[in-house]
Amino acid sequence: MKIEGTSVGEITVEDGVIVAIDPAKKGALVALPGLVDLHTHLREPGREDAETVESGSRAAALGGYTAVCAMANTSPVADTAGVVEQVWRLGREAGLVDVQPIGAVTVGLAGEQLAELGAMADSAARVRVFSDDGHCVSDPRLMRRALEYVKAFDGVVAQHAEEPRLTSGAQMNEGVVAARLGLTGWPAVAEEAIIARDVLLAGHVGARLHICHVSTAGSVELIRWAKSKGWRVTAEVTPHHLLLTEERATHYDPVFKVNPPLRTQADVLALRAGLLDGTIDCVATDHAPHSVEDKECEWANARPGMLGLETALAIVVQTMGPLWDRIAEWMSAAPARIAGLRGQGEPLAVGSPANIAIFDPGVRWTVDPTAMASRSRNTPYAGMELRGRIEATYLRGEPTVLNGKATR
Ligand SMILES: NC(=O)N[C@@H](CC(=O)O)C(=O)O
Repeated sequence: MKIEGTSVGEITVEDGVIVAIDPAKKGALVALPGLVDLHTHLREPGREDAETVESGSRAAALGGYTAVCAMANTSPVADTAGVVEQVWRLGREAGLVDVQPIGAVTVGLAGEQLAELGAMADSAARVRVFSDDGHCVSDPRLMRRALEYVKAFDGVVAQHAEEPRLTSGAQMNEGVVAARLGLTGWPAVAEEAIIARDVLLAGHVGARLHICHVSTAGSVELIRWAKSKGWRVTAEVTPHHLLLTEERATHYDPVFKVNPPLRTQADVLALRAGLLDGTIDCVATDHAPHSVEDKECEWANARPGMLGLETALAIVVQTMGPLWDRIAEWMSAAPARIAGLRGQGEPLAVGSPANIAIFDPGVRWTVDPTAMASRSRNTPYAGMELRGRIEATYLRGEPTVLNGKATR
């Protein structure tokens, strides 16, 4: 099979592997290694009304992804070998992207007792990333034990950094906008206090720590400092935190309610700078589908979270510019490395698995929530015109998206 008209040239694929690239035949379509999402909520098992492994996989493929890491806050929680294997199997059956389950750090995400980390690591799902995302592992002793435990198999603890005692009842970023709207604030210090503590713990233990959805300028500074010490710390930023600010809450539209909350323009600029200088390693979507009942209600009762998979690349290009080599690092190579995924995140080169995203940078399209592959509708970009769209996605040479449409 040949993929024509791309920025690297004509790509020849045989048996799922790139066997030739002819740079004499270049075109206008941008070819990127298949994207890898380190932070996806697929909602299955438990909330199949909001998303399933299959619908989320299709949304991912349409966004140019060939692998996603599925967060553990399902029902039941992915805190045993049985549940992570179930999610892994569902991903294989859907066959649209590689679905790599993330295991919970604590039993039931309750923050009281370590889950069976070793059993999940040894299972067929081969779990390497552990996270209580949605909840912070707030007990420092438990966090230390988790870091010590995962070190044995080069795993990583992905922390949702939120000191719960500082965010009780929080609805949006703490600041002048929250004061004006009369909503309880979620202060930057609640994120930064946990990051400060956990980079120190990771340094002390010598284990790998990953910080989920970094959202404040202060967090970027702390991570920069931790990296300067040589500690094994990585971090992600979401597309929405690279673009949107707390001002979006002004009309009380709960589609903009998210955890951590949208922050200030100064934070947005610091996050972009942190990504550019390598302090933040990667972009992860935090794709968080929610049903209409859970989302289209008054602000205080709405669940936090927004869709991300189908719009991520266009938003990153819009906010960071067409830095294709950097984007391949932020959205494919780095997340694959952090998650320890095999056969993903490799450069487009002869001998690499043919995991390829083809992006047409010229197409203009308007985001229509009803036209998305996700079972949910909570995109913050509804009605917005975006530039650039995935034209095709290949998973080990098999097209999962062609002409901008899912093949299955
Ligand atoms: N990021 C979100 O706003 N929501 C996440 C979990 C969470 O981090 O609260 C979800 O699972 O919906």
